[in-house]
Amino acid sequence: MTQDDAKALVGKRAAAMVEDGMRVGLGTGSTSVQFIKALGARVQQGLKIRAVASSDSSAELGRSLGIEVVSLEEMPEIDLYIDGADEVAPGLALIKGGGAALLREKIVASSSKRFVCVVDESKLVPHLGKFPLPIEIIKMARPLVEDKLFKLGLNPMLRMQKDGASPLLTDEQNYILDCHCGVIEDPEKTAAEIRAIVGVVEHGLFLRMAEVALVAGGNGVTEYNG
Ligand SMILES: O=C(CO)[C@H](O)[C@H](O)COP(=O)(O)O
Repeated sequence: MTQDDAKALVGKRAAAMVEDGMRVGLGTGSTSVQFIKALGARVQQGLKIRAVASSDSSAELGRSLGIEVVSLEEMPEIDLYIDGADEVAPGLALIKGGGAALLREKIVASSSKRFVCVVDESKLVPHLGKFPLPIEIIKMARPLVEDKLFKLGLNPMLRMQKDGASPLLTDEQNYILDCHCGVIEDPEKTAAEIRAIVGVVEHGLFLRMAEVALVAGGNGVTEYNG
C-alpha cells in the first residue's frame, strides 16, 4: 500500500465515525484532506453535520464539498475532531504543525469532546523529536524567543515560504520556528519550558489530547488508545 493509499483509507475510516447531527472539527494536512473529501461525499449523500475548520484551507475545501463550515464562536463545542500528526509516540503523544496550523488545531482539539488522530504507519515513533518541533511565535518576539530556544538546546529555524524568499506566515499572521532538537526525553518538561517564553503563542506538542489514533498500514487500519 502506498502512503497516499494509506491516507485515503484512514481518512475514509474516520469519516465513517461521523454521525448525523454531529458537530465536527476538520483537521489540516494531506491526511485530513482525505478525511474531508470522504466526509464531503457522505454529506452529498445526505449526512447532516456542521463543522469548524482548523485552517483556512480546510474551511475552503469543506465548503467546496458542501460541508457547512462555521466559526468556533457560532459553534463553541465540537463532538469529534479528526486530524493528522507528524509524529505519534507511545501514549499518543504527538508532534503537530508540519502544515503550520498547530495553533488553530490545538484550539479546535481543545474545544472537542473527542480527538481522533489519523495517520499512516510512517508517523509512529518510539520517541518524539526526529520531526522538527514547530513553535508559533509573535513576529516581533523572534530574537527573544530564538535566543531562549537556543539556550534550551532546541535549535530553532525560521520556517520560510516554499520559494525561500520570505518567512512563512500562519493563518494568524505569526511566524513558525522549527526546532531541530532531536529526541525529546521529557515532552511535558519541554512543553512547559517553551510555554514559559514570552512571545510564544503555541507549540506543536499535543500531549494527552488524542483519545484514539487510527493508523493505516499494510494490515489495514489499527486503532491505538491513549
Ligand atoms: O499538524 C498538521 C498541520 O499543521 C498536520 O496534521 C500534520 O502536519 C500531518 O500532515 P499530513 O497528514 O500531511 O502528513
